Amino acid sequence: MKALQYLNKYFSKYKWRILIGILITILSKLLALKIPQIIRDSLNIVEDYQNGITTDIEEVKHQLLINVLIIIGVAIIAGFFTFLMRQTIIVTSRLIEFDLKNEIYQQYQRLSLNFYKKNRTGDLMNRISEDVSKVRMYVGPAIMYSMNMIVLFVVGFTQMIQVDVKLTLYTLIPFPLLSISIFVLSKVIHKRSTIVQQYLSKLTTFNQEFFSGINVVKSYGIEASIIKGFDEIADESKEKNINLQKANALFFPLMILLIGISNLLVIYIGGKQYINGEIQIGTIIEFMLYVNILTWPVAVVGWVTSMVQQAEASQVRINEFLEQVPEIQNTNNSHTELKGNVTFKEVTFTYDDTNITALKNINFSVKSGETLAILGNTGSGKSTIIELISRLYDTTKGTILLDNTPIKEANLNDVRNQIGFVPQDPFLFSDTIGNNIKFGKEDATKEEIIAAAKNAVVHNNIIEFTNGYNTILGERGVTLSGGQKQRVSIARAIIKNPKILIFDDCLSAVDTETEEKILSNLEKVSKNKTTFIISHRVSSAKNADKIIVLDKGEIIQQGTHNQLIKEKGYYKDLYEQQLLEKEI
Ligand SMILES: Nc1ncnc2c1ncn2[C@@H]1O[C@H](COP(=O)(O)OP(=O)(O)OP(=O)(O)O)[C@@H](O)[C@H]1O
Repeated sequence: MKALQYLNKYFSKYKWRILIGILITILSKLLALKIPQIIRDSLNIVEDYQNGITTDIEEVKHQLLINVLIIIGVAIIAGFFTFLMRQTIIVTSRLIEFDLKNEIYQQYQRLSLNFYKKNRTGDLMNRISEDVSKVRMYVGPAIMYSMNMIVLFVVGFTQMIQVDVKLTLYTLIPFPLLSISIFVLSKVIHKRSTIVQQYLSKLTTFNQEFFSGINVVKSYGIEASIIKGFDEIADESKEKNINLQKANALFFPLMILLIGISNLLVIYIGGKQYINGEIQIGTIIEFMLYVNILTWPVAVVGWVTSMVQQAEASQVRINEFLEQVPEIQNTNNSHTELKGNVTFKEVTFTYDDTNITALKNINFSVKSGETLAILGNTGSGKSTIIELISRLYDTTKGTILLDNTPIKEANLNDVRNQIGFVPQDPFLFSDTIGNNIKFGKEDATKEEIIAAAKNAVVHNNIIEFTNGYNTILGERGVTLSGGQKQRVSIARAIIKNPKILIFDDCLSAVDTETEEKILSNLEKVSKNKTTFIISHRVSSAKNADKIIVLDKGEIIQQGTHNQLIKEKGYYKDLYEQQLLEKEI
């Protein structure tokens, strides 16, 4: 129960709703328990008449009519209160569910990139949906049913004892048995439904991968083996579901069996007492009604216990994420205005999950308005430099200065807001092309969107679509070609008009002619901006103010294009090789 204490703040937030809900629950159950008494009295009136104790038939009829009207009235009011009880307690549980989901979501937004690398997407989704649903069962139904159970049992038991102690004890004999067996059964059901859930997520993951990789599947013609793989998981999932249903199927028969035993005891013991003249017939019926009213709350004890245990396990998982401290923290709340000077001072960086030292003792400096091109073999550390400039990670050793301020001391949000980043693998949202560009500047006008698209040399492609800028892109922008996606992503960075522009190998999917056009446009738009261009092509780097060449995390060459083509090494080799390819 320790993990669930986390929810106390929500209970305190909604204390009035919960208190009113509890009060209404008590009232509704008090009323519901009046009905067996009125029925008992009515039957006793009839019995007394038959036995000649009362003789006035009109009086009997009158009494019965009054009792029937009271029963109807009480049932209507009890029903109304039950409705209010759900409206307060269950609605409160939905409000807490909403708050908790928001809290988790905000925490997800706060957590650093590393957190997302360490945890699987499915797990993140599960904790905010499945786990929160289980916790809701604790804050809503579990509390409601527990209140129900307590009120019904305390009041019902008191009423029964007052009528007949012996009959009460016999009637209640099967109840502990009922509660324990439902508890055991609930545990089995929980265990089996967890397995079913696991298979369900296996199936979902399998299908998600298959749909995302549909191109590969179709082009390799491996549909049959995919179907076989699906069949195997689906088959196992079916078995687990059948297992679960077997346990589920026992639930109601078990309850009916134990209710039946209680009723039999009432009839048998009550019948004997009736024959001995100890009780009237109305009492037997009254007790049978109590058995029916009390069965559900007693059965629910086991169910609620299992519900609380599941909620506890889910809350432990939720707390694990909620208690994580973001690795990258903002330490400065005052505004940081960037000029665009970037300096790396003896920067070393090791990815802590793989222990790969991606950068070793990196030193360079770029002034505001300058362009730095970064070249190097794959895995040499180019993207890592960019990730450090955006402060997606903090350096392991050394310092990054932004206009002479260590990056860790600058306002994190301001730094990121003043960086326009085009990643290697651009991501487009399932939205219109226009909105995907506008993502870089929410209040951008149509003219600004078009200007950015023109600079990214994608405008002509967009207007060819029937809906132009209003063309909706599918999941991950599948309707666009790789090069078009890259250029929409470039337009998104340009429209932001940031102080620092970063292009991470984002011209790889466009032909050299388009690349030339984009680069010449960029030269215009990036006049007062610091620009980082990562590339494998000399053509992207040649006009840069500075070029650095990385190898295994170290700078092996630096200078301008003219300097580097004269120097023996990686850059000259690459230049000659690409020159040759162009000529061919
Ligand atoms: N998130 C990560 N976690 C662990 N290791 C990583 C991570 N990202 C990159 N690395 C490792 O760090 C090294 C440098 O990677 P980086 O992506 O910076 O290279 P790159 O020069 O940009 O390569 P490419 O040209 O292929 O994009 C590689 O060995 C890579 O495996």
